[in-house]
Amino acid sequence: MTEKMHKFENGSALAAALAAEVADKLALAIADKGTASIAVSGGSTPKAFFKALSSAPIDWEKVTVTLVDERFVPEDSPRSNHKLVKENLLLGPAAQARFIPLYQNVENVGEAAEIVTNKVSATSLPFDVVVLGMGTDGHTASFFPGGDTLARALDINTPAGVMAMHAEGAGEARLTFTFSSLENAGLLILHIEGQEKMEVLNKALEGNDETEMPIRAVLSRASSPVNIYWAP
Ligand SMILES: O=C1O[C@H](COP(=O)(O)O)[C@@H](O)[C@H](O)[C@H]1O
Repeated sequence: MTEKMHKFENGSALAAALAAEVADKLALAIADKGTASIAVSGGSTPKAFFKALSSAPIDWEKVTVTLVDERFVPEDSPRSNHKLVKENLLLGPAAQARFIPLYQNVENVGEAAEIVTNKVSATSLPFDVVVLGMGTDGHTASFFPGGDTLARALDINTPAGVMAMHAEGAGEARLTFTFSSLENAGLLILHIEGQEKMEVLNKALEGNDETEMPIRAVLSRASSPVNIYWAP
C-alpha cells in the first residue's frame, strides 16, 4: 500500500479539489465502460465536498451512488447517512444518479445487509471511487473498535458485500461494506479534517493493531493507493 497526502488551506479548497478529482475519475469510468460507481461516507465531514461534486458536469444518469456505511435508521432520521447524501449530493445534475440505500425497511439489520449485498454486487463492484471518512476513535466505514463482526469485516477473504455491525461506540446497529469491497477502488480517498483527526491519523500510521484502530487495515493493506485529503 502507498499513501499520498493532499493538504489544503481550508475545507472549501479541499472540497473543490476533491470534487474535481472524483468527477474526473467518474467521467473516465463512463468513457471506458459506460457506467461509473461511487461509495461515499456519512458523518459531518463530507457536506461541502458533496455540494461541490453535485454540480460536476458529468453524465450522472450513468453513475451509481451508494454509501460505504449506514446506521440502521430510516431515511428521515437526522442520523441517516442517506438523508445527508440526498440533501447535499443528489441535487442539481447529480439528482439523475441512481442511488442504492443501505438501509432497508425490514425487521433486522442482518436481513437488510443481505438485500443490499444482492443489489450492489452485480452492478457496482469494484467501485470506481470510494471516499472514506474516519472517526476520532480510529473507525472508518462502520469498522468500529470492539465491533462484533469487526474481524470478519476486515478479513480480505470475506466476500465483497454489506455486513451488519454492532459496537458500543456506534450508537445504532450499522450496515457496512466489507474491507474487500472497498480496498480495491479505482480511486481510494480518505477525507479527514481538523488537527485532532491529523493526530489520530498519525497515531494510526505509527501502530499496527487493527482492533484498536480499524483505519489501519486501509492504511496498511488496501491494494489501491490511499489518497488522504486533509484541511485544518
Ligand atoms: O459514523 C460515521 O462516522 C465517520 C466519521 O464521521 P465524521 O462526522 O467524523 O466526519 C464516517 O466516515 C462514517 O461514514 C459515519 O457513518
